[in-house]
Amino acid sequence: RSCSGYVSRTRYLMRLREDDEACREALRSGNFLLYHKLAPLLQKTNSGVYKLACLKASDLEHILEKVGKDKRFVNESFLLGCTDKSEPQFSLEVGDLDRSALEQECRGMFVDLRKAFFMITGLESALVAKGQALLRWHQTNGFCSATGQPTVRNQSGSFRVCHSSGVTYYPKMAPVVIVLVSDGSRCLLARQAMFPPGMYSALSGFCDMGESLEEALHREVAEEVGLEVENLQYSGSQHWPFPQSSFMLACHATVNPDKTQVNIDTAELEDARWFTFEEITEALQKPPRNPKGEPPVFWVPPPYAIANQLIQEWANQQQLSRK
Ligand SMILES: NC(=O)c1ccc[n+]([C@@H]2O[C@H](COP(=O)([O-])OP(=O)(O)OC[C@H]3O[C@@H](n4cnc5c(N)ncnc54)[C@H](O)[C@@H]3O)[C@@H](O)[C@H]2O)c1
Ligand SMILES: [Mg+2]
Repeated sequence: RSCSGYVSRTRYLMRLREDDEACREALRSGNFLLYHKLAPLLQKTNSGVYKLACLKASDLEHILEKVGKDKRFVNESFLLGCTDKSEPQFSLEVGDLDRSALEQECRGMFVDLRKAFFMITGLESALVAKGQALLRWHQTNGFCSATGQPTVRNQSGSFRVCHSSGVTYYPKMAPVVIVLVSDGSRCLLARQAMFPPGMYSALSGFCDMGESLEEALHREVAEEVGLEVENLQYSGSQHWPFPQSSFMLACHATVNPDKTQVNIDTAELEDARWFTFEEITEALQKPPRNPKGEPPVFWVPPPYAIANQLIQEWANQQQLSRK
């Protein structure tokens, strides 16, 4: 991407976040992601695959008119970002409108986000997750926690303010550490009882108040599997919409190969075990699975999850060291 293009888009978005009038104006040239009770709208393309629906302002107004809704309803959208061509992108919750009428008008369907993730591309999944997260935050932050009075959003939705207490609330994410532990030749994966059958993932946990990334990571591994890790290596981060907005911070870590005996916290984990390079490579080659009705063979989270990135990186590293 060209640097100046990126900077000018960023400055443009900054202005839209801060200037209500500019943001209302931008709605007119915007692209809209629709959600029905937080389920995003997907549309089937000519080639038969699903894509995230991005409606133009004029199309959205037309659709609203068809289902009997005033076009000023568009003002309830929240700003998400902008495309490479500086077209602003918004999310809009249409849960009060008739679902099947909308689906018909839009020639699409509202799909639960977890299912939608299996149907769309990686770039789209980050955008659709952000859109849902922002809607959810606004839906659950309508009142000031100090005074109980209603909070009022700015036009872009980048904050809500209580005029009675003067407190400004900003959308929140909860920091979560996720770590792939290696003993040099195997890696440690675990599953919670609520995971889809057969899926194992890297160890994870919410950061406690006041903790550093490193502290949270050491603590989570000790709590969940009774091991002490060393050689922490940062890999990357990701916003994760389930069950609410988490900010996933992903790392690699190692344990002493003589101290690999796991001692599982059964309240949190159903199982945790060491997997060989061969088991991991095989699992990575399987297509991402839609959990329902699948037989419980070992599989790993799909590419849109940062756990997959950690596992992939570990496998690449192993491959190099085995040459
Ligand atoms: N994207 C990925 O690849 C990936 C992989 C694994 C986990 N995750 C996500 O990481 C998150 C945390 O993982 P975990 O379940 O192992 O966490 P965890 O090990 O901290 O255990 C969850 C428990 O922590 C407590 N908790 C503390 N702070 C909390 C908070 N802010 N919100 C909710 N619960 C809180 C609750 O009692 C909850 O039951 C989950 O939301 C999960 O979806 C994402
Ligand atoms: Mg955990």
